[in-house]
Amino acid sequence: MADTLEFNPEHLLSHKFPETTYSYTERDAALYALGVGACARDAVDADELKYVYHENGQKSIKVLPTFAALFSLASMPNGFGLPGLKYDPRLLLHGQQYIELYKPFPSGGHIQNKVSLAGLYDKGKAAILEIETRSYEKESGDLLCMNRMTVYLRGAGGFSKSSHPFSYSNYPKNQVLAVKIPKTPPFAVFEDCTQPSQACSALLYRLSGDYNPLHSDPIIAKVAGFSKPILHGLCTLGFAVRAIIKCICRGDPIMIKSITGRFLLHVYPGETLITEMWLTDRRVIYQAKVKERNRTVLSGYVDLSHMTSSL
Ligand SMILES: CCCCCCC[C@@H](O)CC(=O)SCCNC(=O)CCNC(=O)[C@H](O)C(C)(C)COP(=O)(O)OP(=O)(O)OC[C@H]1O[C@@H](n2cnc3c(N)ncnc32)[C@H](O)[C@@H]1OP(=O)(O)O
Repeated sequence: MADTLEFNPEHLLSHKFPETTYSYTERDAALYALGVGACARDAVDADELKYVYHENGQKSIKVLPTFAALFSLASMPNGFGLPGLKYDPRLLLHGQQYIELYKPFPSGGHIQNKVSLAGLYDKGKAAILEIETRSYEKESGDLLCMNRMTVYLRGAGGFSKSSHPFSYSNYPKNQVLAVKIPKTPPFAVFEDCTQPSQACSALLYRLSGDYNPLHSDPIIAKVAGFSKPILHGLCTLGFAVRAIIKCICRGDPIMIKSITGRFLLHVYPGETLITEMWLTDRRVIYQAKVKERNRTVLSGYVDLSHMTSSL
């Protein structure tokens, strides 16, 4: 019998993920919006009040498209306790997130998640694991969104049995392209001011369902190699996409069709994020930098369903 304590890619590949359910209300959607900085600069922001309040008599609040990412975490309620997978959870980092959106989210509802393994790679010093989650609205049965979450498991590589590094993926390589940042000046730049309360952003964001202690516990953060707790990758992604909705979509979240983001470097809560955007046809290439360290922490692109007439 194979040793289940060893990293065993074959066990992992044959694993059948159980379907999971997730329910949310307007309160969850509003809490999420606050966690990614909506209305933090201006409590009556004309583009963002709709994410937290029934503005102008609207029947329900609007849901940010990056809220979709919460379904991918919710679809793994027991974390990555998977057969054949051996790693130190304290060394896990979020590497990438890819989201396809098929329908605007209702302000509350019940979701059915179908989960599968999308990729597994041996990078020597690390293993890379990709989990795909398709999320359906329970009532209508409609597919709402697809998430592909890439996690970077430091120290878990070197499991390949042959001299060729193990590599498995179930999706076309050209679905997510490497990002080339244009040399031209950005079309738009958005800076999220540091405010005293922003230092708590990781503590606020975790209430949306990612309770990884890396974002709140100074001892765990040190074990993971950081001087203090770091921000959730999905929080940084939420800030960047919110900036794109504001600057390019004229505040209309429904224009976002898909989102790709690669986390290049950690962010400390309280740092200032500058999102730079380049518009090429219906694609927004973006990068987010931490102003205080002048380092790029996230890059990717967002595809739009259509353009606004004013652009
Ligand atoms: C249910 C549980 C759910 C849990 C999900 C989410 C939990 C969250 O709470 C966790 C978080 O939010 S962590 C915070 C967000 N993430 C980060 O801060 C990571 C930032 N990135 C890094 O530090 C480095 O890029 C780092 C460390 C990722 C990589 O840097 P290096 O080790 O220097 O890598 P490098 O030598 O350049 O490349 C090695 C191979 O890996 C590929 N790669 C690199 N960065 C990647 C990334 N970000 N995503 C995916 N793949 C990546 C490279 O392509 C390379 O492969 P190859 O040699 O084949 O090109």
